[in-house]
Amino acid sequence: MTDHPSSASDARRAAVALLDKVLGEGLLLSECQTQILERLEPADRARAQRLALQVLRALERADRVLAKHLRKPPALHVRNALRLGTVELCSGGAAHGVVNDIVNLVARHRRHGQLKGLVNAVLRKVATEGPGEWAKLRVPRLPKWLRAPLVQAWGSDAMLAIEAAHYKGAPLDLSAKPGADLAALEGAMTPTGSLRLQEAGQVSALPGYEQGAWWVQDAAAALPAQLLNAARGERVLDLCAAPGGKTLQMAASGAQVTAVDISENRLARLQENLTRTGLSATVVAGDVFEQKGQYDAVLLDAPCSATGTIRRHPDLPHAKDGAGFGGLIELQAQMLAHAWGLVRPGGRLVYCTCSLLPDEGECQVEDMLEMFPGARIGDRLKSLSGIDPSWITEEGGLRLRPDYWAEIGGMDGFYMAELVKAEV
Ligand SMILES: C[S@@+](CC[C@H](N)C(=O)[O-])C[C@H]1O[C@@H](n2cnc3c(N)ncnc32)[C@H](O)[C@@H]1O
Repeated sequence: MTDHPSSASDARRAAVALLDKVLGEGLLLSECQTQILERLEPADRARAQRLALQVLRALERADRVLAKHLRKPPALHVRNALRLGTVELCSGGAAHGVVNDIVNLVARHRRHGQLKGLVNAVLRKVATEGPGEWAKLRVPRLPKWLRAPLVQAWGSDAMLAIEAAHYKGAPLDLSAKPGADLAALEGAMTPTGSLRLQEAGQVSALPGYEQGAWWVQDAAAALPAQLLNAARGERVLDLCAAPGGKTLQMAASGAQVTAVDISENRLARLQENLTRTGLSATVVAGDVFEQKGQYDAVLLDAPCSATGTIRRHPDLPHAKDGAGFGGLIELQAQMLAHAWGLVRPGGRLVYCTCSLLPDEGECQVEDMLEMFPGARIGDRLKSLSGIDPSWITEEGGLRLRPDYWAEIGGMDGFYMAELVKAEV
């Protein structure tokens, strides 16, 4: 691809700024990208994001290649510029353009400008030796703080397969309105009924976007609403609903959905999604713990570590260190207990999290079944199509991992369970 030179440089500069925030300040891309990318043209914005994601996925490999050419690691900003250059050069980037741009980027830096000679020398070596070494390097591993509990939960072989899935990234999955014509989209149906596009490009330019025929939702994330199976006319409470993928699914099935979330910003996206798709739900800005009443069905998609989404969010393991996870686990247990009180006798609740940690999934449901004798696991899971029986857990939930469906592009890590309340 040929670019206007300044446009490629702007994207690279922004990508390094994003890396500085994630790797230096522990921010997630979602917490810093609006500010850094706002002045870029849409195409450069997309390119900067793509580059930052590519570097974060390949960070360990880039550092291994660079270690051979550096006596000691330079300041973080320079290291991030070198990492970007290395990843681009080792994935087929044209040496001249990449090296020039990265050298200029460092040269213009107030404090690190004097390191431009070093950057030039290192990247020229990487340009000749790096691409050959790259493919021989191991698939990047998760940092220890996250790897250790995941190895304990799923074993070493599964861990390697999960890391391979993280490194590959994710295809684009769509959930469609019933009866929507998807023929113009070049995709294939997953076994569970999502439409999967391997090379999607700009989402808003895809056929059917304007008409609201579909919405973006990972195939795994589409399963909790399938498990709840809301029927036309049922009163359904969607707790922690924004940006609303599951709300849309349940509204599309004709249920009367009340969608609750504490974040006004995220609810604005939910409202946009409802408007674009022409679906309706009652939208409530509020806290789970303030909700009252009795519903036929409740879906609780609790806030969690989001460790199941690393394929699409490779910033997470680098920005976080697990410090807040204990508080999240406590919050999930409290939310689950409150949500259970909102289910009418004979009604049902689906609990789910996009986490790979059993403490946020299997363990929550085991504790819940012990604490509430009127709760039992429902039967619906057995009739969902495309589910491998080995994904069903001891307590009766569904465990999904990024290494499942490896041959068609994986899926997000997720946990979900259907709990049915006894009639009184
Ligand atoms: C996993 S996300 C939900 C994703 C959503 N269900 C979907 O399918 O698009 C978790 C959500 O919980 C919300 N949240 C966190 N604490 C909350 C609380 N105390 N009350 C209500 N919502 C809360 C967050 O704002 C966030 O949108």
